[in-house]
This record gives sequence, C-alpha cells and structure tokens, in this order.
Amino acid sequence: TQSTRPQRLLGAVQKNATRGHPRSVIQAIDHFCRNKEWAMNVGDEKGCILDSVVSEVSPATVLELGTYCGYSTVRIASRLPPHAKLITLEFNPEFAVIARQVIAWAGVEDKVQLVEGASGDWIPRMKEQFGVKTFDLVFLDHWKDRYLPDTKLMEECGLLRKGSILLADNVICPGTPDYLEYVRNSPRYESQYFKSHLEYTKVEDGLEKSVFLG
Ligand SMILES: C[C@H](C[C@H]1O[C@@H](n2cnc3c(N)ncnc32)[C@H](O)[C@@H]1O)NC(=O)c1cc(-c2ccc(F)cc2)cc(O)c1O
Ligand SMILES: [Mg+2]
Repeated sequence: TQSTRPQRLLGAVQKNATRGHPRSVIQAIDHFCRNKEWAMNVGDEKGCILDSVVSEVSPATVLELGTYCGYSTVRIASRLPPHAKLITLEFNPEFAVIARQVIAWAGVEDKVQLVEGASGDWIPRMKEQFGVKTFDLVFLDHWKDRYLPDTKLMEECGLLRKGSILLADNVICPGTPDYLEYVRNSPRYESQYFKSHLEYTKVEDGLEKSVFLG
C-alpha cells in the first residue's frame, strides 16, 4: 500500500536524524521538505522567529494548536525551561501517530502532551483535564478559520492572563484575515507582524505576535 507524506517525513527523520537530538530532527525535516516533498511545517525561516519568541517568553505553559507532524512541537519543546509543559492539539489521528514518533525521536516527549481532538472541544476542558491555569504562550497553526473563534474561546475560558503571548502562523498565506483584524484592532491586544515567507518557498507569509493586555 502507498505510504503517506507524513510517513515518508518520519522515515527521513529516522534515517537522517540522531535520536535525542532535536536540532538534527528539525534539520532532517527541513532537508526532506526542501529537497524531496513540501510539507506544511512552520519551516526554518519562520522557525527562527518562533525560536526567538519562545526564548524571549521562556514560558512555563505552552499551547500549540495544530501539531501536524510535530516539527514546531519539537522546536518549541527543545527550547523550554526545565519543568515547562507544552500541550499540543491535533485533530487528525494519522498525523498524531506520526507526530508522537517524531517527538519521541527528538527525545522531548517528557515536555510534551499531545492530545488528539479538536481545539473547540478541548480548550474548554484545559483547566479540569490538565490542571492548566493560564497559558504563557499559544502557537496557532491549525485551520486558519479557527484562529479567531478559538482565541475568543480561550478568552472566555480564562486561559489567557495579562501578558500571555499569541503567536500565529500563516497570517498572510493561506491567511487569517478575520483573526488579524481582531488582534490588530482590539484594545485588548498589542500586535506585531513578523514578515517572512511561506515555508520552503519565496511566497510572502509571516507570524503575528499578539500580547493579551487583560
Ligand atoms: C491546519 C494545518 C495544520 C494541522 O492542524 C490540524 N488541525 C486543523 N484544525 C484543527 C483543530 N480545530 N484542532 C486541532 N488540530 C487541527 C490539521 O489536522 C493539521 O494537521 N495547517 C495548514 O493547513 C497549513 C497550510 C499551509 C499551506 C499554505 C499554502 C498552500 F498552498 C497550501 C497549504 C501552510 C501552513 O503553514 C499550514 O499550517
Ligand atoms: Mg502553518
């Protein structure tokens, strides 16, 4: 039977990356996506911006929406301070299976809780299910039309505190116009655009970093 692209991406990790070395896992995926098959990881260019935000925030609690194959999960987890926790939500069970193996190969599974399911169902249950009070950092990288409703849901569920950071991928391509309009015009957010390119291409894309003001 035919393999899927995520399965081939995992194969490239297992072939070319060293177990327990997150950087080699990231390099193996970027090499695969540049030279073999494009895949919708945040990529190395936007990934560097993600890295700098994670290092600056040094978050104790992180929520990632849209795990896919775990590329950004590994990038974030490998830069977290000790005892910090990353919860990542993935809707598609096939992608979740691959992501778990990529996360394990990188050796960051102790910092990561991968939850299978839809953000809309799980966000209201974060407190009771995982003992989370608020998130210091949220990385939005799931369906682009879910960024805004899920941001409002996180506000309503009291999951954001004064100073919580939202970092959103793909605000230009594929684009999240309603989300951008909201965080750039709401008095409750201070927003900043980091211009970059769609992963592994020359197409414009960027990350939007928004601080929740409470
Ligand atoms: C949406 C995907 C990423 C993952 O998110 C999971 N997901 C979804 N909705 C939910 C939920 N509600 N809860 C939990 N997980 C959820 C899904 O299953 C995918 O695995 N990302 C993209 O579609 C994406 C697409 C492009 C892209 C750009 C130009 C093109 F020509 C073609 C594609 C670039 C990117 O950088 C992306 O990130
Ligand atoms: Mg993305």
